[in-house]
Amino acid sequence: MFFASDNWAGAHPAITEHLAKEAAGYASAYGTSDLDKRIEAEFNTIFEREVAVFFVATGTAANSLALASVSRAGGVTFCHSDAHVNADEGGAPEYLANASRLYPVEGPDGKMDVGALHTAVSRFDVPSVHQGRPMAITMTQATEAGTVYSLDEISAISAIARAKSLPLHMDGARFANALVALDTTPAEMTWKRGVDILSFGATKNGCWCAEAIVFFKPEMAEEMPYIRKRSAQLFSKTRFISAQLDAYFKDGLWMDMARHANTMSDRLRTGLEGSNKARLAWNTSGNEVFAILEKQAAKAAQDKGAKFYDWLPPREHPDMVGKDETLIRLVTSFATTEEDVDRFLDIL
Ligand SMILES: Cc1ncc(COP(=O)(O)O)c(C=O)c1O
Ligand SMILES: C[C@H](O)[C@H](N)C(=O)O
Repeated sequence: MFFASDNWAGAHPAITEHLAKEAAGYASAYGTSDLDKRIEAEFNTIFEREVAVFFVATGTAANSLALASVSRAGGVTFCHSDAHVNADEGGAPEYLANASRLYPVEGPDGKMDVGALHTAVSRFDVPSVHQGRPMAITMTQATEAGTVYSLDEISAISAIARAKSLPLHMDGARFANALVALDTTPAEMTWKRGVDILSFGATKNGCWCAEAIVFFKPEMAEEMPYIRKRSAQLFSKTRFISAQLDAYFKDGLWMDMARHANTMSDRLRTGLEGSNKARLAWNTSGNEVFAILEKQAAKAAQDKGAKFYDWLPPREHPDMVGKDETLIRLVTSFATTEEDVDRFLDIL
């Protein structure tokens, strides 16, 4: 019953087997092998347009270097207050994006309120060296709250980015889970809705260490080779990322894994709704579930081996958890089984 994070899940056997196979023999290094080039080209097919792709080690690196590629002196990036870049990356985005700053924007269910975002960006309409200047907007899809922006919500955010001449970045650490939740395509959920740069996450969805920065306008990526090298994110043996992604995309494995993870979360959501010792804290649609349990029930689950994180209530609902209750996050993955879910629910 491992629900702490999809980061706890290992790598899918098909990915480890392919990695082992591609590890044999020699291949040119630093992203120049045939396999590297084939997988980069695969991204053009997946996104239905020519893109520029840069493999990096972590989601934090993907986010930070994506913002570094559009950084400017006095730059300010607008994000949700609970965005990973703001809450969980230890200052990496600010540090790697040349001391640019993050400007938190509030909104329910982990999603920036469009009106609040417009108000925030508009505060910078009058140039001021003192307060700095806008440089980007970043959104997380699926969000840190387990929700997803609808296609129209993405369009509404990109409309602000366009109106303010700002690039729009998407943190896609759980990109595949969001695609499944919306039942849409990679192109429809990104560039067709005005997204300029994507952190394409695969690590949490069955890979060992495979993240990519995807530029939908390749001309925006001119600085990225130098930014990546300067940040020590250019793998000498890049084929070890390419090999993972090769297996990841083969026969749609990536979508199958995300679909399974989301289905296991659906099973959790249904079971929690039927429990008299727990309730859903808010509705989610990806592979993350947030539940409020009686403290005794949470302890009983942990005593029987369940692993999950306690979670802070959202700013807009600070009092949603009763004194004898606890809010927890449950994350499912490709490795989660129906038995894992049912054993957890049986405890409640
Ligand atoms: C939404 C989101 N973005 C980015 C990251 C960063 O990934 P990493 O921990 O690999 O740096 C995470 C981590 O799980 C995440 O949940
Ligand atoms: C929250 C933590 O940093 C990690 N992104 C996770 O989702 O488990």
